[in-house]
Amino acid sequence: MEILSQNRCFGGVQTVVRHRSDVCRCSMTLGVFMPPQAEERPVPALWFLSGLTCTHENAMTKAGLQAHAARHGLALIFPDTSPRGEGVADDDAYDLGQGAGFYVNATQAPWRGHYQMYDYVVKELPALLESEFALNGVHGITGHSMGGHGAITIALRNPDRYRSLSAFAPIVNPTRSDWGRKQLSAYLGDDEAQWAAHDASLLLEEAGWKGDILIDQGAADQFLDLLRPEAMAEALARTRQPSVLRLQPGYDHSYFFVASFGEDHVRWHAERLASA
Ligand SMILES: N[C@@H](CCC(=O)N[C@@H](CS)C(=O)NCC(=O)O)C(=O)O
Repeated sequence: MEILSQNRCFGGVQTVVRHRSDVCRCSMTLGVFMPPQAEERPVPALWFLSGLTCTHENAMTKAGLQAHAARHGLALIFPDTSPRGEGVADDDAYDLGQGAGFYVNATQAPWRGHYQMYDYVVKELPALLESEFALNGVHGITGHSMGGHGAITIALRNPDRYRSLSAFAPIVNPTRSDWGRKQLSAYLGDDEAQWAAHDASLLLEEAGWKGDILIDQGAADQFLDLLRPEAMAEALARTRQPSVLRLQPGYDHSYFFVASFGEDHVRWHAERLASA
């Protein structure tokens, strides 16, 4: 693991590291923020999965989460959104290929050789980071847009691994959206039965979530028709899932929206992760 940069930040340290990923079979870059409390004891980790077109850097530099994480003693993990590199398959569209891994394990050519983002986030990266940073093995997960989709689907499928869950403007019904159908068909193939395990609304109806869920959604989000928050609202109501789903008036899809509600989300996770 190679340290690319290290900056003092709100009394903690923001590090960017590069490492060789065995599951994605390429070099991967990510951000890790360690709060000041980590100098005294291992701390819980909050994962932030980012959206389409993002690298590890967007949320790390634009969401302003470090100030809140430093106050609550949480580490922040900012993974990349896909494998990258010259030898890695890509597409001209911004919403497929590099920058758009959708947090699934691709089974189809030409993607399957590198696009294993589900295993990367759920298995490879936690093991690596727990051996390299002062983490206590307690994890919460959140994310924005495609990353909100990743956060909800990954948590619902791994309830023993994640203790707390939230999302910002998540893609919640990809099997019924152009932000989903195209990518799930490319990465997983045309058998739609394989897609359901990566659809937050369908998964919620099937598996539920052991705790409560916080979701913020801008009511003026330019991508509302693709995100389909109404599908999640229906699933939450039908399953009587403890949750807070807020439609925030006037807010769009940008990181200005994420930054505006970041404090609430970090507190939400801190309250649930501290009781470990
Ligand atoms: N570029 C796309 C939208 C991409 C987009 O909005 N990506 C969101 C996540 S889905 C994002 O976080 N972009 C990077 C940023 O704002 O820093 C378009 O114009 O249709």
